[in-house]
Amino acid sequence: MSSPVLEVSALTKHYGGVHALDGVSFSIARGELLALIGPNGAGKSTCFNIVNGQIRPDSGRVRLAGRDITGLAPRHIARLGVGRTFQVATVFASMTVLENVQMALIAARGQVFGLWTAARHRGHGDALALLEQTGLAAFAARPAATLAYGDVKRLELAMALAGDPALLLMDEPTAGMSSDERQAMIALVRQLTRARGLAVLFTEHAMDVVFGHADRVVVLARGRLIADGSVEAVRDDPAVRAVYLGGASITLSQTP
Ligand SMILES: Nc1ncnc2c1ncn2[C@@H]1O[C@H](COP(=O)(O)OP(=O)(O)OP(=O)(O)O)[C@@H](O)[C@H]1O
Repeated sequence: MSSPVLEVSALTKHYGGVHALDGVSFSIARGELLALIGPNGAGKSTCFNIVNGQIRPDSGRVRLAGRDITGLAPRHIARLGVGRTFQVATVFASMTVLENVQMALIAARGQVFGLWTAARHRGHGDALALLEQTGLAAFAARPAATLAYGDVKRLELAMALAGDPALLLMDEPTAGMSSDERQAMIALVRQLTRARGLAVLFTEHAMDVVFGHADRVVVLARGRLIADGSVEAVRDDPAVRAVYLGGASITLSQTP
């Protein structure tokens, strides 16, 4: 296994008496798709927000490719190679699909232009390549507003990749999708993870997505890490069943 892209160690964050995170440690390697799961309030968002700099931990460290990035500003962390997609996709509805990716490339490269007309020829080839990789090339000239929901999420992924991140944080990448869309989206993410040598950390409530596609699963409950292992190991872990599922006999199946 190569050296970790992301390493979080002993992360702790309290809000008054609430232990949002309590000594959480895990790491992600290049080319690895890691699911971060847990019941509501387990600490998943807090963990994401600490990694990308929106929240400072009370204690613990975050390292990106060995470099300590704990407490750096989100912009700085983004520049160092941490991308993020959100549960609610954020694209410019009135721009074309291609223009959205061009804008993301321009923003990622820190280029500033007074006029969009000057910018619109920039990054054309790179933007098209990203659309090819995310299966959106045929929609390049369409306004983003006309895309189906699943394609908007692909566009958001293409825009996140414009920053050429080493680590991509994905907040419920398949939220709001049909079962088929979910499978197609996570299969795409998995393929890009491998092809680009990305490290991807994603939160997800859809268990078919997690157990069908993740390389590894980290489980939080009430701020504590209760399991970190393969899909099979986590699915069969009594602590996961007891705490994460509240003891209910739910089938953590690999298929929807
Ligand atoms: N700004 C805050 N102030 C007070 N408490 C907070 C704050 N942010 C989070 N918490 C608490 O910390 C705990 C962890 O919250 P967090 O949002 O990280 O969980 P989560 O696993 O992302 O939950 P969900 O799946 O519902 O999004 C919860 O008990 C939450 O109420």
